Amino acid sequence: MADGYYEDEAPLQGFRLSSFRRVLAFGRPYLGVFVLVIVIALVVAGFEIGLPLVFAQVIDAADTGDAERAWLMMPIYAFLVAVLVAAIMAFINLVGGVSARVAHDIRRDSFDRLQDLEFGYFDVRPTGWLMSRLTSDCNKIARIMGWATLDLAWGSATILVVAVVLFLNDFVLASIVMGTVPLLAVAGRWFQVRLLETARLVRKTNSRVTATYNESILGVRTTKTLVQEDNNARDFEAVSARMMNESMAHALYGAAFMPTIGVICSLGVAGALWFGGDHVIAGVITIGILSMFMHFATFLQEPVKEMARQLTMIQSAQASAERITDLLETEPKIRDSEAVLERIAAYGGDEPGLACDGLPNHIRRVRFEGVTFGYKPDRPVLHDFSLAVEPGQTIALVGPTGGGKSTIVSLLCRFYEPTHGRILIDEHDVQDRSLSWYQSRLGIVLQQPHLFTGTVAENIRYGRLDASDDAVAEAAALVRADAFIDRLKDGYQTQVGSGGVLLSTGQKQLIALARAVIADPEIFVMDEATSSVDTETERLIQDAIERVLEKRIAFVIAHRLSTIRSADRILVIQNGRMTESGRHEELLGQNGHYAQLYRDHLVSWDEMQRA
Ligand SMILES: Nc1ncnc2c1ncn2[C@@H]1O[C@H](COP(=O)(O)OP(=O)(O)OP(=O)(O)O)[C@@H](O)[C@H]1O
Repeated sequence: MADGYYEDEAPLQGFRLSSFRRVLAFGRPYLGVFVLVIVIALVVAGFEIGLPLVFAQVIDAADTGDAERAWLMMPIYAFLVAVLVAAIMAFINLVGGVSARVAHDIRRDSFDRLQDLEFGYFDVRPTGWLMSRLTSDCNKIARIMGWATLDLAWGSATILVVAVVLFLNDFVLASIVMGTVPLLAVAGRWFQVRLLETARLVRKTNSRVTATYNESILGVRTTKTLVQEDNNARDFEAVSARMMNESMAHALYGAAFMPTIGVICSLGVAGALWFGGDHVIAGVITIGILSMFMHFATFLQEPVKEMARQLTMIQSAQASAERITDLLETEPKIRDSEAVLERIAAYGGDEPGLACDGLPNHIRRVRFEGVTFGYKPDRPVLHDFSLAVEPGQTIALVGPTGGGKSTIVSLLCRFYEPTHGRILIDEHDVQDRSLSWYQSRLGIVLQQPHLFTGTVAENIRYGRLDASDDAVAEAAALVRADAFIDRLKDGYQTQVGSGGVLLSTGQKQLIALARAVIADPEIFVMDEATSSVDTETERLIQDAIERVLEKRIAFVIAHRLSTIRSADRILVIQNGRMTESGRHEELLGQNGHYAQLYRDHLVSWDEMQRA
């Protein structure tokens, strides 16, 4: 099994500038910094080339016994080095800063977009895939924007100025030395592509090795009881051997890269020496100039290698750029319509009794009107569902697994929108109301509630950010969570751990209940919210919930008889259809699916809990 982070590293594709159009826009606010980076890169290139020229002067001065000229070169050399040091420090600082800012901007926009997207978007994209967008893709693009700008500017300026200096001094020697540049470029590119591809393979297989370790450690009991050690060892041997081969291939390319570059450079040095000696003897050039040619013959590998590396990195980042563009350009399917936005803008007031969209700030009735829905529009999982509910009514949804209960509450919460039919809030289509207003009127407690890293109090307050400590304690007391919270080491200040791992499922459910209650919602949705607390606690919660629900609309997906029995209406949902509807006694009288469910499952479940 892979962790999903490296799985989608696409093979290198042909370069398309259009892939970068959207992400390049993130560099626009920092255009001034990029221009400065380019200027500094040119200065560095110029001054780096100045150094061998100074050496040439010193060698020639020594050759002709011109001590004054030799000494004169010292302050020039010191000046060049000082400027180079300052420029290198400046560009590292500038490029690091601009990369961090661009990464921040891309991350922020991607995160904002993720928050706006509807559930359907997340249904088809694994968490690992989305995490990669927010982390590695953002960083990759930002790093490349900074360093590629610098290295490409520096590299091309260096090669150009070296070429000019060499050709001005000796055409033949310059042709020999510069002739190695295309060879260096081809070799540099060839190796960089192979190194990148083999490094990716190693990372990908490494993630498999890690996952295999992880599985074998977590599943050690199951493995031993099923006597699967030999099979596991064989599987691990195969994946580990694969990683060994890929690592060796990577090491081989790495080992061959520098010697190959070295051989090409020495061709330039040898050519310069071969013809340069003659030219010195003939007085065409001095020894100092010959030494400069030899220096450049080896130095040129640096800009060529860097440029080849950056071009490969740009190419490898193309898929990241496309994925970020895809995320940023995905328009949320569920959001306020133009008409709602216009109404919100036109109203702009805060009269009591009116919501931000200028319509009533309360919910007196929810009505499903012939709602049909499919996660894929051509495959409906809910058919022609109609229902009207008023405050004070609790609807219990029961039925076989996969029947469509969660789908109904997801539609009620506007996590998805009906394929056909409407959901009405006081005679207004829910799609004509402000999405954020509507969802702020909902209190939702899921079977596996998610808690955020932080304290118990912070998690309860998440339901209403301005709630006082007293209000937090009140909400906890209402759902009977106060007893266990008081027993925790730091009470309300106890850390719950990532996702609430430091608490039991029942305790998480109680906190999630308090979090929902504190928001004072008008519609309450519970998906088997009390399935993991003990019977005594559940009875206490049940009392509390009944009080909480008194004046609210409630939808409960509950498997417990006690929860279902007290509902005002029980709906049996089978194969996406409401097949029975009524109070507990009425449904028992019908002797249909509910009566059977009651006999086969609900009674025994409750008895089991009481035992
Ligand atoms: N996110 C989704 N994407 C695609 N299909 C889904 C999705 N969620 C549910 N389904 C399908 O929709 C149908 C109804 O599922 P739903 O979760 O509403 O049933 P349920 O009655 O709540 O089941 P359970 O009691 O097991 O929770 C099932 O066939 C299920 O496979």
